[in-house]
Amino acid sequence: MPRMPSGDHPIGANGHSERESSPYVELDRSAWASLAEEVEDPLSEGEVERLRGLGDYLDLEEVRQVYLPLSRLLSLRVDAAERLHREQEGFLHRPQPPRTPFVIGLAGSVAVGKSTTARVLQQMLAHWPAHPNVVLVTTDGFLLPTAELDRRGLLHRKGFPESYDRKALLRFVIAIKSGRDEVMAPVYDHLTYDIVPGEHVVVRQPDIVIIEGLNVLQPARVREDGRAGLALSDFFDFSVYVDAATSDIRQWYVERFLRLRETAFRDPASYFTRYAALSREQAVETAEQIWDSINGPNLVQNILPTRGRADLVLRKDRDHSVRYVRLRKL
Ligand SMILES: Nc1ncnc2c1ncn2[C@@H]1O[C@H](COP(=O)(O)OP(=O)(O)O)[C@@H](O)[C@H]1O
Ligand SMILES: CC(C)(COP(=O)(O)O)[C@@H](O)C(=O)NCCC(=O)O
Repeated sequence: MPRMPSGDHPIGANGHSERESSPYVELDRSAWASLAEEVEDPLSEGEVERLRGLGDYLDLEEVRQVYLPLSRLLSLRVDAAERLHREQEGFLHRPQPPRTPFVIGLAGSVAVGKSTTARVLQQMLAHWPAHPNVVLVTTDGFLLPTAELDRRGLLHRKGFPESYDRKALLRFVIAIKSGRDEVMAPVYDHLTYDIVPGEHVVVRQPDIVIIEGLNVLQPARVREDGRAGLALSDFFDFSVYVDAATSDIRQWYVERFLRLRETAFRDPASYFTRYAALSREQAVETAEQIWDSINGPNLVQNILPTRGRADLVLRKDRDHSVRYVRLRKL
């Protein structure tokens, strides 16, 4: 019996599903994973092991079967962009300035696994010789400082589009895609739950920039005069949306909160240090309350509606394994 991954169209014998009326092609897990056999793993065994050290639990088979083909696909797109750039510059009779960095937007809910995915991709992409300098930037650096959120009555809307300095974020991406040698981004500290005053990360001549955040696929804002401005994604060369059932993401959020209660919240400098003293039951209740009042509504109202704008959707199952990959047709 063919499986129906997204409702209405069967996956064929080769694991591909494609309807003429849809701009996407879907590959089920086995079809996607079989691509890994054709790709040489750029990471040594030790490096793959070390990927585990980057985050919490990471299934190394999953890294090989899912993230290796994804990094290869991205690498193909980077190479193709380089070729297109050369041809276009030749056509324009221009002096062939270097190509601007390839920018990948990585979107999805709080706790869906964006950071984990971004770090794995960064490591893998950096190993393909054509583009060794892969920089990862998270959009939390562009959140408004806590005092400003307070002033605007947005303390309980952290992560919503309006809680960011959207102009600064757009300027940052434009600077990257203008080919500037050095671009700076502000820094957010999860411990103090605030922007670090005066601190910046400096992005220097990257080959690839991964911009990871909840709202990176938000459409352009419509201004008062009725005209739409530019969207961040207008400057993306490729975008990925990490997707899962909302009930699973909520569960992952609660589990991560419980782990943080055992670790980071114990630090007296932590904004959430008061949560360290909660019983397990109280901690679950607190996490669920934060999810149900902030992160859940943000997912439904703002983030999920941007899924269709992504070039590629990674759909995860309850155990974090990727069930299918949906790719926009070229
Ligand atoms: N591929 C994966 N395998 C196992 N656990 C994962 C995977 N991706 C994410 N997680 C877990 O899910 C939780 C949320 O992931 P994280 O990357 O921190 O999410 P986000 O950056 O989207 O908030 C973390 O506890 C993380 O360990
Ligand atoms: C910092 C975040 C807004 C995510 O930022 P991003 O890097 O995706 O822009 C989010 O992780 C967060 O802290 N949300 C506030 C609600 C909460 O504490 O869960």
